[in-house]
Amino acid sequence: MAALDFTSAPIREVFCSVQGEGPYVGTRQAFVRFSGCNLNCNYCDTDFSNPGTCNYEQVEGSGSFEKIKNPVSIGQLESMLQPFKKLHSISLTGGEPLLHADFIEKLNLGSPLYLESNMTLPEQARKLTEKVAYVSGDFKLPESLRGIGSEARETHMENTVECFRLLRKNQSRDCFCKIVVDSNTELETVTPAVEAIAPYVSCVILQPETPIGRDVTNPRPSQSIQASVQNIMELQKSLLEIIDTRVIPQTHRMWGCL
Ligand SMILES: C[S@@+](CC[C@H](N)C(=O)[O-])C[C@H]1O[C@@H](n2cnc3c(N)ncnc32)[C@H](O)[C@@H]1O
Ligand SMILES: Nc1nc2[nH]cc(C(=O)O)c2c(=O)[nH]1
Ligand code: SF4
Ligand SMILES: [Mg+2]
Repeated sequence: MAALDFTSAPIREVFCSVQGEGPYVGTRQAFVRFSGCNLNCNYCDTDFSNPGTCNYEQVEGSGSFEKIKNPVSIGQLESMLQPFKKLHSISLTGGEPLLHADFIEKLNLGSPLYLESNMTLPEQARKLTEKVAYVSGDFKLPESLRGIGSEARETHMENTVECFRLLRKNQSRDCFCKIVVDSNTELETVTPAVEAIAPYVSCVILQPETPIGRDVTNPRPSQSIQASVQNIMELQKSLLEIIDTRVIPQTHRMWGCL
């Protein structure tokens, strides 16, 4: 068995695109999507499996992918990101990038790192407190998590708050929180979650759930679980009493970029 020296990691895909979510929407980024996740969200739109190779789109927007054998080494990843210029930052996403914190800790990529995380692994988050310049942290509401028992809910909430505390905004880092909202999202669950993380973040983004399968070629999925405009507006109105709260849908799903 290979030694766990964390100089390589399973990566699902590497591409250059435009950030489609949250307050940095529109900025140019390279995306590194790690394989594997510790959660199973009922709305997840992403294939984070490891098919043995990493899909690498060397020419942005081309839709043409080279297959790179997994795991990918630090040196290989650095070369793969070379063609991409004038980047705002490098998005580390997944799956769950914190599962690969030891690998990320060793990266030297020359652009600021933008962590896209489910914020449930505090021991892993602790390893990156000096490493990441942007933290886009989800607060996963327990009702969105498949297979979570009632006893695990409290630990889940505690772990999430601890991740936000560890990776909080400071002079050299922005940290914000995204909450995916569907028709079952209730103010009673969201309010205590937002109150707990408010000291650590610059703003909260309510991200309406995009039905899985909705894209430019399939704009009307049969089953919609989207929250109504009225419900989202009520949620925002109430959360604005606590913190700057914005409603931003996923924009990349509208125009079809990766
Ligand atoms: C695929 S996840 C990967 C990073 C990390 N595992 C997480 O969940 O934050 C990236 C972002 O997509 C969001 N997302 C996934 N499926 C979605 C959907 N159907 N509608 C809206 N946002 C979604 C997640 O909530 C998260 O903010
Ligand atoms: N364009 C674009 N923006 C994104 N923001 C977060 C993403 C993710 O999957 O983590 C994502 C993504 O997959 N594509
Ligand atoms: S944590 Fe992120 S990648 Fe994992 S299942 Fe949830 S949305 Fe998908
Ligand atoms: Mg995505």
